[in-house]
Amino acid sequence: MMIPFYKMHGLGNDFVVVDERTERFDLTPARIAALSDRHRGIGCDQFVILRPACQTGADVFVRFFNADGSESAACGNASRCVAALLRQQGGSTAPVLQTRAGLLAARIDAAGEVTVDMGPPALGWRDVPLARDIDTLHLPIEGDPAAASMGNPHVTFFLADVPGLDPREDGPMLERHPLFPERANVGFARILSRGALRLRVWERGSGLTLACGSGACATVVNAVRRGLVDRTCRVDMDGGSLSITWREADGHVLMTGPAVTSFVGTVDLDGYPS
Ligand SMILES: N[C@@H](CCC[C@H](N)C(=O)O)C(=O)O
Repeated sequence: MMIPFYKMHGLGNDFVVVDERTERFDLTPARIAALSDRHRGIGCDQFVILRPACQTGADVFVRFFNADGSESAACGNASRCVAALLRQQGGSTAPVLQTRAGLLAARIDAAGEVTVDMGPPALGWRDVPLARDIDTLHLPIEGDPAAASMGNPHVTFFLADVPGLDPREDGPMLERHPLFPERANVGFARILSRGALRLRVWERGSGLTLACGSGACATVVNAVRRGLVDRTCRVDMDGGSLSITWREADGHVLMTGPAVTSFVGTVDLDGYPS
């Protein structure tokens, strides 16, 4: 069966987007993993499925899957891409996305930059989640990282505390550290100034990516909690920069950056295991 897809990216964090709003396809986790494979499939960091919204006020229901086929409730860069896609299809400049992490309001400006209200971070140990009752600002792991949830679990290492850490080398083990029962996205951050930081993220289920939107949000939240940066902070990643604001008034985190369609295509699902 041939199905259409969009190939999109936010700062090089790339997605296959399949629209199931009018027709359902047989997209099992195994098939999603095979399609996400960069050598034998289309290739992407995350696989995104659009479904009809079932919550009042939402324009679309969005599901996010990692390249290994596991599902995540949140993906910041893909949320910007879906908002931009809806706009390209004739939708409004202020779409609302229903996700497993809640409703996300987006706004697209005249230049095509997309801001998504990622909601408030969750900072309790059960929210991340952690395996036991621990202060999320100081985890008992070498390097003294902090944890936060943006709908998905993030842990942040500040490299000034632990200069030798390397995303590719240490990311896989830290993603699966026993403190994280649902695994974790692992951020490696270097503070540049009160208004800027450098970040690389080893993503749960996808490995090292060029950018991670929810990771940028979680890192700014953790850096603000540690008193290291201001509430509005630029986050420089390998694929480019996002502007993040942790709004004081309501505690919501706003993420602003680009969203790009690379190409559209079709793929024969029968060539992939179900
Ligand atoms: N690339 C993402 C995050 C995708 C999900 C993550 N790997 C997880 O499993 O939680 C982003 O831009 O936020």
